[in-house]
Amino acid sequence: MNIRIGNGYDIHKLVTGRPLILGGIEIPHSLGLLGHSDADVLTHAIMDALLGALGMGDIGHYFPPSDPKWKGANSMRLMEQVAEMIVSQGWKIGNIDSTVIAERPKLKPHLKSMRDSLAQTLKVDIDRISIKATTNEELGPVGREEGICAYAVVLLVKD
Ligand SMILES: Nc1ccn([C@@H]2O[C@H](COP(=O)(O)O)[C@@H](O)[C@H]2O)c(=O)n1
Ligand SMILES: C[C@@]1(CO)OP(=O)(O)OP(=O)(O)OC[C@H]1O
Repeated sequence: MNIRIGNGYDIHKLVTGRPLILGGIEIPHSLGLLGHSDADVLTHAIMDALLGALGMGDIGHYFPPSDPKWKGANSMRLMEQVAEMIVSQGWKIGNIDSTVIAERPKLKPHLKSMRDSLAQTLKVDIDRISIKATTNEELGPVGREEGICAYAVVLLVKD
């Protein structure tokens, strides 16, 4: 069996007047993430990890922030395209582990919906997808609630 590993990281600013979307789920909060797309920082980190495992660059290469086509893009639709790249090369997702670092809001009540949403989009069982949440203990820009960041690691397998 062949295996490939990939890691991804992303960070977006928190601002007023934008929805907070993580893993394709809108989470009630007074602030949202700023970006050219929907700024779904978790989905972006996972996409970068998937592309990294394939040695195929990063999301900015396929969906350039300079291209008006991706303005307001739903990141789950972009991830569908990345999933197709994986499948077309004969790879399957072994598992994904991720961490969202956010001072607020509490993400624990939303983690199951976020995992469900990612599993459905990637067409894998939910038990292959892990999302953890932690604060930054009030340290740095994330600790000051200026932004939210996410890390992801993926394992791809091929028979
Ligand atoms: N945005 C967040 C951050 C954390 N959690 C949950 O709280 C637990 C404790 O977090 P610490 O940063 O203080 O270690 C953590 O294990 C998460 O379950 C959360 O739900 N949302
Ligand atoms: C998906 C894209 C499209 O503009 O989203 P952005 O909101 O610009 O987010 P970023 O993580 O800075 O870069 C990835 C982009 O390709």
